[in-house]
Amino acid sequence: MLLCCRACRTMFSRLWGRGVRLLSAPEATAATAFQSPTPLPPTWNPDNRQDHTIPFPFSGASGMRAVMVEVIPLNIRPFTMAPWLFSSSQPRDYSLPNSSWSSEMQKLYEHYNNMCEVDTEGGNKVKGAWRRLPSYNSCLEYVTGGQGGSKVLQQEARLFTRNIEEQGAGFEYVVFMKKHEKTCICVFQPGHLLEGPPGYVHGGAIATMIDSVTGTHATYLSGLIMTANLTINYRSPIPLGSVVLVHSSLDKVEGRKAFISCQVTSSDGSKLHTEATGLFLKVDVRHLLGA
Ligand SMILES: CCCCCCCCCCCCCC(=O)SCCNC(=O)CCNC(=O)[C@H](O)C(C)(C)COP(=O)(O)OP(=O)(O)OC[C@H]1O[C@@H](n2cnc3c(N)ncnc32)[C@H](O)[C@@H]1OP(=O)(O)O
Repeated sequence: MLLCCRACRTMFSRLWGRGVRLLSAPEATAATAFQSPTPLPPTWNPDNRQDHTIPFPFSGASGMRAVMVEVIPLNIRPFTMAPWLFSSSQPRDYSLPNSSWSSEMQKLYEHYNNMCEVDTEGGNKVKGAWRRLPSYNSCLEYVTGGQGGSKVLQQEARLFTRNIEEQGAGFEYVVFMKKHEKTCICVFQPGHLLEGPPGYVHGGAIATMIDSVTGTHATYLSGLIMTANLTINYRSPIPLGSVVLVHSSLDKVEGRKAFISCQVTSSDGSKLHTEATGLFLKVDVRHLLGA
């Protein structure tokens, strides 16, 4: 990475002190070859941080004040990559239980969580068919472009579904993904700020959840995606404060396209609330930059 502008320097300053360290001069020499002098940890997650090394030589020869930084690729996927790298404080994982969750929501959470892969004390993983997807209110402070063309880090940007601070008032949800990434399930408890018809959830809020769950699913499948098409049929209203399941399943992948189906049902699966199909297109990051 060439630290050539304010945005780059801001990003690097946020990396500093967060599992990143400067190298000694001999170590830094290795950076000119753009190679990692220290082995990567086998896995990484925000709850179990380990030091990562970023070579940091100054490019003094040219007299430029720019700095070359090699960012070591982490063994994780885009968008789960490390929200804390871009954030000024330890992020909250919104997909963990909080006091606003009803006993039914908690029970369903435990049901799926008990089927997830877990780390044992010996460092081994116990196999489970599911994994819980963490969820942050700022998965990246996106570098934006488009018509506005500001192309700066939008530090104030927040994920739409995670920007209501009052617990239980908005979108309370947790997404689990089944191994092999063909299926996701979301346990969703819509709060009182999502009202549409009296006592029921707004259709736009339902669409938001469908887009979020299927979009997250597509992101895990394909990396950076955009929703190209979402077709929704509302079959029966969803009471505010109830707990519903959002089922997302991959129909097919054709090149850059992922076709995903979705059903929103009551928590016992007996009642169909909403059906949807979505088309997600894998995009290059330059698409978001408006290039
Ligand atoms: C890791 C987990 C963490 C997750 C964190 C995030 C959580 C939250 C997740 C929230 C997620 C929220 C996510 C959001 O909310 S994303 C926000 C809502 N979506 C948008 O704003 C997208 C706006 N549209 C575009 O940017 C472009 O049009 C896209 C990128 C979609 C395509 O432009 P691009 O220039 O790239 O492609 P192309 O035009 O050459 O077309 C290529 C092919 O695709 C076919 N096609 C295109 N459009 C449609 C269509 N509408 N129906 C049917 N087909 C369509 C087309 O015919 C062609 O087919 P073929 O001729 O090749 O066969």
